[in-house]
Amino acid sequence: MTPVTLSFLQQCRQDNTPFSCLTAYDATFAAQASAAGIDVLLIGDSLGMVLQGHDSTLAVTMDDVVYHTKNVARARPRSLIMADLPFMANATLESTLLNSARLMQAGANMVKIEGEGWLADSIKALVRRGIPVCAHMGLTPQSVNAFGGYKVQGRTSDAASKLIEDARVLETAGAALILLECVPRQVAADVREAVSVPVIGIGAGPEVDGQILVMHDMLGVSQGKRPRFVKNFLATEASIANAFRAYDHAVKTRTFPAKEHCF
Ligand SMILES: Nc1nc(=O)c2c([nH]1)NC[C@@H]1CN(c3ccc(C(=O)N[C@@H](CCC(=O)O)C(=O)O)cc3)CN21
Ligand SMILES: CC(C)C(=O)C(=O)O
Ligand SMILES: [Mg+2]
Repeated sequence: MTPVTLSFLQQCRQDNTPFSCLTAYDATFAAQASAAGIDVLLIGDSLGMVLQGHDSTLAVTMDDVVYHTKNVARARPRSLIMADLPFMANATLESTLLNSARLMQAGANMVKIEGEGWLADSIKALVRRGIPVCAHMGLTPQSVNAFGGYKVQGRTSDAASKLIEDARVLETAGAALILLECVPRQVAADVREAVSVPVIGIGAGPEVDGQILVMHDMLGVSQGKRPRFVKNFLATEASIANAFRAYDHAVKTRTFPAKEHCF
């Protein structure tokens, strides 16, 4: 049971063998997902929606993410543990550093931050202090009010070029991973081509290195409108453990995402 490391994910990219990621918020599901082969567990601020019942992620606090990160870490999963910096936890460089430290002390192996090119200074400061960073780009849900809804990003050629340029900037700043949410599959493929770090996608098509979904979505238990990129893996399986294995297998054989899940 060798633990998943960033160098393993880098090797996946080099070998062109996709890896699987899933959100996790507690010890029980984290243990199940890890045993099913899921490589990365994200304590996502999506917990504000699927656990707390909010209609956005903005109400989630540092205490919330710390609490759930501790619960996931107690499962001692084989998976790499990544935790989201919630809304405004990166209001200043100092708060970015101190809040990221709290996530690492709660048991995370790395942090994820939403943003664009302007994240470079924060990423540099974190990486200098030994905290690996995933840069979450494209549809960044903490900016839902600025976007005017959960809309596909990078649709115009200007927006696509900016995304590619900013991904390069954040890689140079030291980002270990890039996560792209809700972008046209060709834009995701172009971003992946432009950088050398592994790229994780959600609603970003199959031409990336890793896939991620919110656990409740892939078990078909989320409330409300289901985004296009979601697939219910429990619908055809007899147990949650089997649904996790089916998702892991589908990602690793590139049978998920299919055309109908892409923009
Ligand atoms: N349960 C859950 N699943 C998620 O994937 C998720 C969360 N919560 N909370 C945080 C964000 C919000 N996310 C969302 C929510 C809705 C869409 C959505 O409905 N998108 C439209 C795109 C419309 C367009 O511009 O074409 C879609 O049809 O999928 C996308 C991402 C992703 N994240
Ligand atoms: C959807 C993923 C990428 C996320 O950021 C979350 O679950 O909060
Ligand atoms: Mg998030």
